[in-house]
Amino acid sequence: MIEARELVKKFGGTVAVDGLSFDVRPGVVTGFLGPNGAGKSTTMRMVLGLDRPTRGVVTVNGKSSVDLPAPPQEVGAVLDAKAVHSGRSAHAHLKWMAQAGGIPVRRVDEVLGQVGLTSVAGKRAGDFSLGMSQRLGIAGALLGDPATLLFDEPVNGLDPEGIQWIRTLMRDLAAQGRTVFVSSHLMNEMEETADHVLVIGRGRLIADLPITELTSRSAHAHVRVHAPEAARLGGLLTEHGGQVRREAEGVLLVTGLDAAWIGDFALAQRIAVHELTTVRASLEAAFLELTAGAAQYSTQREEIAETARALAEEGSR
Ligand SMILES: Nc1ncnc2c1ncn2[C@@H]1O[C@H](COP(=O)(O)OP(=O)(O)OP(=O)(O)O)[C@@H](O)[C@H]1O
Repeated sequence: MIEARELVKKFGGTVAVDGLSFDVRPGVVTGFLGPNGAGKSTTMRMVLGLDRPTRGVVTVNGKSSVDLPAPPQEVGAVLDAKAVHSGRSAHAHLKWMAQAGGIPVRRVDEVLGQVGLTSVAGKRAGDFSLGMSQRLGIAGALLGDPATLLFDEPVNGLDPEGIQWIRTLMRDLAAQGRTVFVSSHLMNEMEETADHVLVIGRGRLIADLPITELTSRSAHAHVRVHAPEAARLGGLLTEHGGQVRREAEGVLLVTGLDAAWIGDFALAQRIAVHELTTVRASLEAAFLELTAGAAQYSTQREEIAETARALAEEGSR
């Protein structure tokens, strides 16, 4: 569990983090989303005790890491995969980390196996590809078997197989009951990975909610209904409060009524339905919509709009 309260970090005149309060809970993957420069890395460094907050507090499992960086048995982190580069072999690098952290050296072989690097354990870490370096960084984070794990932009520059591997690993770690906090500047990436998302812009919290809430509550979420008698069903659904669009011959897109209700209703009316699919909004669409109607966030309207624009632009690249 990570708890941040009114965290502020200034670098000279730059306010990198501006009053952030949030909880990151165990058992789920929490995404930390914001455009480049929003303050994600700085926040993660404060969680780890590598940067001292200008104001505010942050604790990991109830302990403050302000004066003493969190030990590897409590928190593991991959901040920069390339930082691992060294003339040492992967095995020697991890052994050195284990000895420095007071971790039994037998853990080295265990984590090398866990990240799939056993066969290259004797190779120089400096010669590793980005994907292998990323795995080695993760092995280092897992070494102390910590309950809390932080990943800063873990999929940057990885191939699809590497991305899939990291996603599965993060989900597995969360399923084991660990706290998994992962940053990204890509909306779509978070949609595939996170259960819960914190969105920041210019160092301030913009949204803190389950991903499903963001997507399924969006007006873009709809139910796709394939029915031979689409015209008759569409008319009846409209009468019952649905907004109905015709997508193709026999296919309706319905908002405002959920799939279960439509199915029951069609049955009661003795109208055959061949397909009934809930189509969730993309995270990006839902977030842009949240932005557009964000009356409750009126003081932050500018940050929200800017963040949504930046995230949408990054996502479409
Ligand atoms: N050590 C530092 N000295 C001065 N300014 C800094 C320092 N670290 C971060 N900043 C500034 O703080 C702001 C937030 O940066 P941060 O790296 O935390 O953002 P980010 O969301 O992680 O973005 P990115 O994905 O680009 O790393 C930026 O304006 C950055 O230039």
